[in-house]
Amino acid sequence: MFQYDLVVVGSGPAGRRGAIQAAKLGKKVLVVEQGKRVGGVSVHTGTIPSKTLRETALNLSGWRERGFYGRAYRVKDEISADDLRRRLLITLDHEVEVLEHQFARNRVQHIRGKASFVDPSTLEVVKEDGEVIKVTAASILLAVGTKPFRPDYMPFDGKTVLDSDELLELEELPRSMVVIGAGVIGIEYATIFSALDTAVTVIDPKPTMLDFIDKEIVEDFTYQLRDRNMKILLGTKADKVERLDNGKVELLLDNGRRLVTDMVLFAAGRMGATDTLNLPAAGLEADSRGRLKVNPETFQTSVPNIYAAGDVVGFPSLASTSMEQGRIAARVAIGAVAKEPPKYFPYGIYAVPEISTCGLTEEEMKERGIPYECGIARFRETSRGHIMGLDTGLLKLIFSLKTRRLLGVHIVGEGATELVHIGQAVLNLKGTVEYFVENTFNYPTLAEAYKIAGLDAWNRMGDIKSEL
Ligand SMILES: Cc1cc2nc3c(=O)[nH]c(=O)nc-3n(C[C@H](O)[C@H](O)[C@H](O)COP(=O)(O)OP(=O)(O)OC[C@H]3O[C@@H](n4cnc5c(N)ncnc54)[C@H](O)[C@@H]3O)c2cc1C
Ligand SMILES: NC(=O)c1ccc[n+]([C@@H]2O[C@H](COP(=O)([O-])OP(=O)(O)OC[C@H]3O[C@@H](n4cnc5c(N)ncnc54)[C@H](O)[C@@H]3O)[C@@H](O)[C@H]2O)c1
Repeated sequence: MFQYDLVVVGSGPAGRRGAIQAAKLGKKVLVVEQGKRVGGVSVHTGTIPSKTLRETALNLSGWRERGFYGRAYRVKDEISADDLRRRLLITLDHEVEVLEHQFARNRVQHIRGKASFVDPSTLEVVKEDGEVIKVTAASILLAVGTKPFRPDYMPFDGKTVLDSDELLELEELPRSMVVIGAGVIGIEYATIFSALDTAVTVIDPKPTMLDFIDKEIVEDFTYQLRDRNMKILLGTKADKVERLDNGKVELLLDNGRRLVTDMVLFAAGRMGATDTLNLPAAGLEADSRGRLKVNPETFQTSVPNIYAAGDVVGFPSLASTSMEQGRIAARVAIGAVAKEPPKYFPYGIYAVPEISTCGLTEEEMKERGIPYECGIARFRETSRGHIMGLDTGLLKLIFSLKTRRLLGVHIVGEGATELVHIGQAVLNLKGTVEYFVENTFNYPTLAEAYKIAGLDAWNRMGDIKSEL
């Protein structure tokens, strides 16, 4: 006899959505979470903290006003680590409260403890006080997420050499910082600290960065970073990282360069948090990065009653997509109908400036041999951009020449992560260039850039409407 219809391991975006979905359909659901509070990486060390830090940094530094008042403009002259932390704690408290309320309203039970398999339907949960309980479930959803990749050769000390979790406990803002890894985490934090006047150097062994983003957008972005003196060293790696007696850290690069810095942030990827789950007892195995393989439509693992969703199943590893995966997995697990989400979802990089994108890049259009036209708008061409003092920001739309449909939207600049949803809607609803040409947009807004970019492409495409 099963105690629960569904047991969810992990209370991050995937676990939370999955648990609530099953409970809404009348199922008896338990969430097991090993962390002090519910919410997962997303609430405690990932999405929400980094975005709160970003918002605080931009507000206190006066970043958004510098277009008007010059690069020397500051709202607060001395910004401390404490200034950044204060807002963080308030935001996190609110997030946890909302989540706990959602669980309570929907009768989702949750316990604090570390779960591991006894057999495919039974989990052992070790609670904080050492008590061990066993729970059985008809289905189990693994939403255990990831943890930072911490190789042995990095001399982590939590103060001068740290990972992205430890960064949130900073006692002092560094004057200089080297970020190892030009992935999304590395680039977001590098640009946030640069906005706080830390001298930032980013290094990555790959010769290019953010390869899944349209190249023209990455070029514009990189230009803006270099223009404000950030150093981006691609195609190079640190052969040696050592703490010096004077409290600084020395890095010897494979190209012969030597960097000395106050702090090193190691952000070279993450590992699936599956090492303590005792997977063999369930008949499961993780890959070398701790990730689980699932059916991409049902999120079912190779063991029929066990599902996995969120970062533990790999790309795209976003809070947004994890939520949908968790919801779909829970529906399939309890025998409800589950529809696959649309193929194109937005990707937001909350760097300074923001990048957001949905659909195909220009490089992908070429690879697929689809004849296309691009429309470009610069935010400084919009009246709203003038009012806001923006001298940067770019929106790029890509249309099929044959069907005239919007196939890609790519934005770098203020508000990109919000603006992208207009393009996402047109794209997923199969809209054409005519949508932007014929519709009226609020004025003055940054969204007007869609009109400008649409017209830019349309002028070259001609006004012959497609048969579709
Ligand atoms: C610095 C950073 C910034 C990010 N920014 C963004 C962003 O801006 N936008 C975005 O969409 N995504 C962002 N992400 C990614 C996002 O945080 C993840 O995609 C999301 O948290 C994944 O959700 P999840 O449900 O898979 O797992 P997680 O949020 O990782 O939660 C997993 C939970 O499972 C628990 N757990 C693990 N093992 C066990 C066990 N054995 N027993 C009990 N509990 C267990 C963990 O304690 C954890 O609480 C960011 C990530 C990081 C690190
Ligand atoms: N805004 C967002 O949506 C957001 C923000 C942060 C993180 N995330 C998610 O979190 C996940 C993890 O992000 P990430 O940036 O840690 O990983 P990543 O895999 O995106 O990037 C890691 C980078 O580190 C480099 N690297 C790998 N091994 C290295 C080594 N040994 N030494 C030096 N450099 C090395 C890689 O070349 C790569 O550029 C991503 O999949 C991302 O989707 C999303």
